[in-house]
Amino acid sequence: MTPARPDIDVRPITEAEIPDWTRALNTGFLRSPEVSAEEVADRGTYIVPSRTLGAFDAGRCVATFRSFEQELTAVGGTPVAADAISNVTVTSTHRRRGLLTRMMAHDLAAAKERGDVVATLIAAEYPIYGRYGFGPATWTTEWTIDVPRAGLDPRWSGPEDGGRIDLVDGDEVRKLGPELHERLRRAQPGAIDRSERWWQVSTGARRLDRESWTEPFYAVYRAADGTVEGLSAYVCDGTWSDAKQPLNTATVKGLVAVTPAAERALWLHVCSIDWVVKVRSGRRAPDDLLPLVLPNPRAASITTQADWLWVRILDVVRALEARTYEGTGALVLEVADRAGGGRGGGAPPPPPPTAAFRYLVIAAGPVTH
Ligand SMILES: CC(=O)SCCNC(=O)CCNC(=O)[C@H](O)C(C)(C)COP(=O)(O)OP(=O)(O)OC[C@H]1O[C@@H](n2cnc3c(N)ncnc32)[C@H](O)[C@@H]1OP(=O)(O)O
Repeated sequence: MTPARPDIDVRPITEAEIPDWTRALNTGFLRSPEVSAEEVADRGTYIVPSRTLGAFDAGRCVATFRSFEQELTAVGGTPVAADAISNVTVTSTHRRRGLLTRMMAHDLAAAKERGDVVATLIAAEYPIYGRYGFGPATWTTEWTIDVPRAGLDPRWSGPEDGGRIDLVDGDEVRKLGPELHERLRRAQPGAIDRSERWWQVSTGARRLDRESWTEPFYAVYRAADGTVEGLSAYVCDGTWSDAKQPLNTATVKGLVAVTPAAERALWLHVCSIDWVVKVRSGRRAPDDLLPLVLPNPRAASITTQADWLWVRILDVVRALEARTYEGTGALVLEVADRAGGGRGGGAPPPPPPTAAFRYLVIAAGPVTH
């Protein structure tokens, strides 16, 4: 490793530095380094300069790091404040000189100061973040369904439970989706909140010229009493065989359901569309209902199984207090945190290299699942 260069400035950026920072970000993610005025204007609408770090070598941005406010649902359904980390890059000319380590230390110290309970991120590569106290907290699975083998009734025409499925447009999704996701994520440990911007980007209402976009089909499930309980988005690829057989793959871009009935109906819907012979599920939780709603679950084979959200506890006491427990009892945990970041209550960090400290956790909560 090249020795760290203290003359490289690591600090929050100013608004005027957004174009240079964006160029460095695109470079680090191996996208065209060209930055359009449109992209700069778009970033200006959501990045918070004080939480957007850059490393500057002779005035040029060579590393990027950004964090934003997030809520993460703990086991039992209590949301905790999270420091969501994103846009982490170090330009290839400046790698392995400790720039990521400096930016991470800066951001985690600020998060702790603010009182965030955890920090979260989605790791580009598995080996990067363990050293900073992160670990994989949720996992993701993607299935590919061989539809002709799924055993589905070719006469199926919709839910048998009195509910109904309607196709809607992006405007309708932006109206119905946020409330639906709120209901889901408040009941789902490991789920995070979604911003208004998230809904705009994922429904194509906000997109950059350089990004390609195919408008998906959107399906909404309503229960018999009219309550919206589920929503899916999928695209189809239009493939036909040379022998004039329809061979479409439907790729599910998202499926949010707050009841098993909605979840089942939306999967059966996408698997029952004429011409579709393969369905890619998109990223689901490993314990998703999907394979079991098929008469032949073996028709759904796992194509991706990987870590997803990584979490770094910043305040052990509040993180443990936020969750509920199966029963009442006492549990003593010994926590060793080289950075001292996991210790709650604003106490000074323990001396390096490792200092263990003990927490007595008294659990007295209702059984929640
Ligand atoms: C949440 C997100 O945004 S995920 C996206 C992460 N970004 C990318 O993957 C883009 C491409 N990669 C990069 O930009 C850079 O290589 C980074 C950001 C991953 C690392 O930045 P660097 O400044 O080189 O890291 P830094 O010098 O601080 O490294 C600290 C330690 O981590 C190790 N490390 C850094 N990156 C990696 C890696 N990809 N794989 C394994 N070890 C790594 C270093 O070897 C070093 O180890 P040491 O302390 O034992 O000597």
